[in-house]
Amino acid sequence: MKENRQAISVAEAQRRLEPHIRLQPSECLELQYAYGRRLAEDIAATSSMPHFVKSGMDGFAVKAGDLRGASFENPAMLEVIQTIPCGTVPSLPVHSGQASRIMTGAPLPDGADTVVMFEMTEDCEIGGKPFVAVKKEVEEGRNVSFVGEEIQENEFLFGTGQRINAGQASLLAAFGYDKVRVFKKPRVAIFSTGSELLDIRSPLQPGKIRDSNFYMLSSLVQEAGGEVAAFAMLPDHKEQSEETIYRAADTADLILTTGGVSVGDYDMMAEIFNNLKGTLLFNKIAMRPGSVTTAGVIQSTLLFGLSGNPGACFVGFKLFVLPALYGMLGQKEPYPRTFSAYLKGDITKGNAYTRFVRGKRYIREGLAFVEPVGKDRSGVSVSIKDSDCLILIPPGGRGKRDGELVEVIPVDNIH
Ligand SMILES: Nc1nc2c(c(=O)[nH]1)N[C@H]1C(S)=C(S)[C@@H](COP(=O)(O)OP(=O)(O)OC[C@H]3O[C@@H](n4cnc5c(N)ncnc54)[C@H](O)[C@@H]3O)O[C@H]1N2
Ligand code: MOO
Ligand SMILES: [Mg+2]
Repeated sequence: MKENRQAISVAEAQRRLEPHIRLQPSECLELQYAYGRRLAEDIAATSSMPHFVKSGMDGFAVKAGDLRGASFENPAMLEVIQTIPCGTVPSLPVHSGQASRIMTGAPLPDGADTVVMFEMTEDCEIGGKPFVAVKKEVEEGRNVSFVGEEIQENEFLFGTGQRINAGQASLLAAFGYDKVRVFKKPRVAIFSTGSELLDIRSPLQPGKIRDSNFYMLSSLVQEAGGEVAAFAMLPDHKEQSEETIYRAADTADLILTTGGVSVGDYDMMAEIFNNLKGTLLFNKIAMRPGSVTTAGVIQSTLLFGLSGNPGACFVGFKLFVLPALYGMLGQKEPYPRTFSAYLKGDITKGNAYTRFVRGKRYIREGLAFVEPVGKDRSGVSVSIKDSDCLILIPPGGRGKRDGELVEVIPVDNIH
């Protein structure tokens, strides 16, 4: 009987999912096409960075000792023996009383230990030879980058599961990783269920709505690093839908359905889960919205039955599907992390279940605040686009009041 479902906590539901989250197979990609993907290998530095002693400024490579006592009135006079452009190797060592013009990023010549910026010097000539007047003392090592200052050769850089963002791409390139091994995108099959659903191209008809959850879920899947491998709208017809869903398990890495998981007469997903040829993990969670979020496993493929109500579908995805996808992509701690913020306004509606209220976060005078975006009902779609976080309201009690600290989960729809 679907009415007798056992509600479990969010944490317990996540715990039950864990053993069924399997790592994706991997593939090799050119770094250029690997943005946003997750590494399927550990990466170490193939050399020290920098791998030669280099200048950090355009100026003169000198021995700091030669500048001792230098001042505006009494500058140190050094003979300029060479110019060192970037990408070359200096031909002469710098001896005491000498300097070399050097460009930012060029290798420091032997004997030099310091670079004086051009702005602190004046070019001159003594006996027909080029000299430089340095008008200030500079401490040894100034404007010089030493070998391994950033990273030592063989140092660990990134572990499996690390997302390749701009900073990672830069280092991978610097260390010559032209190709990287990344996890294959999870192939996700999405089925929208309900006889009220119209194709996006259809004009509205009485009693019917366009299927918007598919496009929401497809966006969320892609945002999470997956790809949509199959899609169908399924009418509330159990046998036919069951067959389509089971067939998807042959090819998809993850299956999502939306709608039909509650207790309505035509909620056929609930029926399918009740008689699942596989393992039912949970079918009721002590949370709002999304209390009817259901999950199971068929042929070792995770199957999520998300609510049809858009707000509940969204929360179910963020709390359970997203961590599953992240886990499949090797992320070590895939579950959403919370931060604390001061609540702006009251959320007084109590509930026996944990509530996840759509909110918008902002910083004021260095403090984090969060404000409900309003229109928070499970069936309301219009406020999802306005929210960038979920405000967690613990069960029981009297809700939370203006100025109280609340826990917040970022969901980043906007930024
Ligand atoms: N007697 C009870 N009724 C309901 C309960 C309950 O506990 N007892 N729970 C309510 C809650 S809370 C939720 S959430 C919904 C869950 O409903 P289902 O998951 O079974 O979804 P449906 O009945 O199929 O549809 C609900 C709602 O969402 C619209 N919908 C469905 N699919 C889509 C789609 N792809 N795109 C846009 N909108 C969609 C659908 O038309 C309905 O309006 O149950 C409550 N009822
Ligand atoms: O299960 Mo409903 O999604 O609580 O709003
Ligand atoms: Mg229903």
